Amino acid sequence: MFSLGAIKIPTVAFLRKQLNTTALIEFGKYIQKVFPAVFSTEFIQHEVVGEYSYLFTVRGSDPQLMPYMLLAHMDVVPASEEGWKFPPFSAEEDEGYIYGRGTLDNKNSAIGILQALEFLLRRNYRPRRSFYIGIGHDEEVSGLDGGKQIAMLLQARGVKLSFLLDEGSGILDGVIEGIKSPVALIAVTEKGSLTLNLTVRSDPGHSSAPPKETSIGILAAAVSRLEKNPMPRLFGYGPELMMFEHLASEFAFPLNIVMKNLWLFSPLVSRIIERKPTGNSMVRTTTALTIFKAGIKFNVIPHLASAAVNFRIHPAQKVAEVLEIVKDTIDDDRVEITVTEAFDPLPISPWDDQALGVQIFRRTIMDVFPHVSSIAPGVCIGNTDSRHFTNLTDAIYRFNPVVLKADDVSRIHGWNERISVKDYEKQVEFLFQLIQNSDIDKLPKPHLSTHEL
Ligand SMILES: CCCCCCCC/C=C\CCCCCCCC(=O)N[C@@H](Cc1ccc(O)cc1)C(=O)O
Ligand SMILES: [Zn+2]
Ligand SMILES: [Zn+2]
Repeated sequence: MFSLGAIKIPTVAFLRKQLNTTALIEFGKYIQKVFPAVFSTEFIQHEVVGEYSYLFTVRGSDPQLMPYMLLAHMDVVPASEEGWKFPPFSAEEDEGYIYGRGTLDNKNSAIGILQALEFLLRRNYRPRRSFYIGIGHDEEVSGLDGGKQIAMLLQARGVKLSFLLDEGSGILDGVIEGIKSPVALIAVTEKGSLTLNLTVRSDPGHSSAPPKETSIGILAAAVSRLEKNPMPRLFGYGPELMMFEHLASEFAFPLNIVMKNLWLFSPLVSRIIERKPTGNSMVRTTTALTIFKAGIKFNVIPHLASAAVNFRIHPAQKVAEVLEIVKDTIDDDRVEITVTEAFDPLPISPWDDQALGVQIFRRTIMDVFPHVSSIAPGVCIGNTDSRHFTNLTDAIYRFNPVVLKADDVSRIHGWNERISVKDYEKQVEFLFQLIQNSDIDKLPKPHLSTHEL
């Protein structure tokens, strides 16, 4: 059963350095209380990193096996009081669902990992393979003080990981148009990000004698040009090609043939999937106008107008290319462009018979979710703390073992975030199995499962 108390603690992250630190401290105390075995077992070391994040080192019995890592976070995005069926920090149960901010993102993983380990410890299980658990406290505001500090600490200790598992994708049921059965998408990369600040300055003055163009008008035209001219379609040039090829047989005729031949049909397919926001995010670098500020009084022409635009960069593109396109599209020297934050798409993790993590996830998914009909590599459309761990391993995977239906995706960061009691129990079962399945030292011989037939 979900530790409902965890949902009731409002560990909200507003901005970097604007965190509810009282709640973060309470969360730390809470996990110590509900997972006594995790905190008292002799072969598990726990450390507080960056003041509020937690790093657990679970020392396995066989030091020859390369360790792995499970990552999650305790902080949540803010939630408005209105718009929810139940208050976001009430952890109310209704018709088999627990409602609350963090039930999907990402207290389900933070608590689920510790719960699975607690169960194993109570059964006197001692893992053979060592592993680390990282529970970040500021993932929602970039992870620089939590996740990144954990990564730097491990790096300073010379740790190398065989694989790392974080949030960022899931088991999609009815989310991809044309696929009826649930499919597990394990993201092998995540999109890059570029945030720009656009500023226009013009002479202030009386609204009764306005100039032909104002700072507001110039800026509005610039951001409108960005919105009206989306970035080029790149569908088929990144790992989404692999994803759709893996999923091809899930589509009914004739779409299955189309998906198997994306070398020919990708222009057509991209025009279809770009119609929905999640599909669009697979096709291109997305453009989101997120902040617009100007003016102080109705009869004063403002001197300054500014806006923020956030681009999520397709795996086949780089920050520099996006910036060039932006400059060409705005094409107006009066608009000052400054970069607030920028990073390229993350490296693509291995997806083959030799990839230990993939084989372990595959086996565990088949054990725990037998109704899942395909397991495919995907792309995480947002960013996660895992991006800070690239110096520790090239095998970074983003997968939350939870079934997401079409309307669940918008609950993440939205209203009425919820998880069913059954789905949470499945998540714990997955983690419970995953830890045990990771104790193999050699990969099983590849074989064709019914999932691939
Ligand atoms: C063809 C259709 C395919 C549709 C695929 C849709 C899958 C949706 C499944 C799951 C939802 C994805 C959730 C992404 C997790 C993103 C986590 C997040 O919100 N991160 C923030 C904050 C952040 C974190 C770390 C950073 O380094 C930077 C920012 C974000 O803004 O990305
Ligand atoms: Zn998250
Ligand atoms: Zn989030």
